[in-house]
Amino acid sequence: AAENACRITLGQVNQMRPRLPLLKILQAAGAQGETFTLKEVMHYLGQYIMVRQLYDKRQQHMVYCGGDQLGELLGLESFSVKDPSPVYDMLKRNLTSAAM
Ligand SMILES: C[C@@H](c1ccc(Cl)cc1)n1cnc(-c2ccccc2)c1-c1c(C(=O)NCCN2CCN(C3CCCCC3)CC2)[nH]c2cc(Cl)ccc12
Repeated sequence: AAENACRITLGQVNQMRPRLPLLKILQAAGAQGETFTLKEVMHYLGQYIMVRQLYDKRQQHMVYCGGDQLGELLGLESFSVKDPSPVYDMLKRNLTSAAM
């Protein structure tokens, strides 16, 4: 009923909980905690790629993740940052809503 409807704030509704393999990658990039917004997940994945030097120094839109945990999660040896679809597919498999 309306009087005991649970109240969640806007901030809570977009928190996502990564599955363990993705959480470990985010933590390797400096993430704290267990729930993140999609923006935070993308930020930490970008940091991870930078820190692990997975991008090509000359063709900086190319990411070579074969042999890295990121490549395991994506199921790819490499991808271009210009085509985010494989990353979104991986996130669909590895993020669950943390609301409530
Ligand atoms: C638009 C955005 C993006 C975001 C999501 C997706 Cl699915 C594709 C693309 N993007 C554009 N280039 C990159 C990028 C390129 C090489 C190395 C690291 C990041 C990113 C990525 C960011 C990010 O948070 N980007 C902030 C600004 N970036 C500019 C590029 N900068 C580096 C480029 C290489 C040379 C050093 C600077 C780092 C900051 N997060 C990502 C996570 C993944 Cl799984 C893949 C790529 C990125």
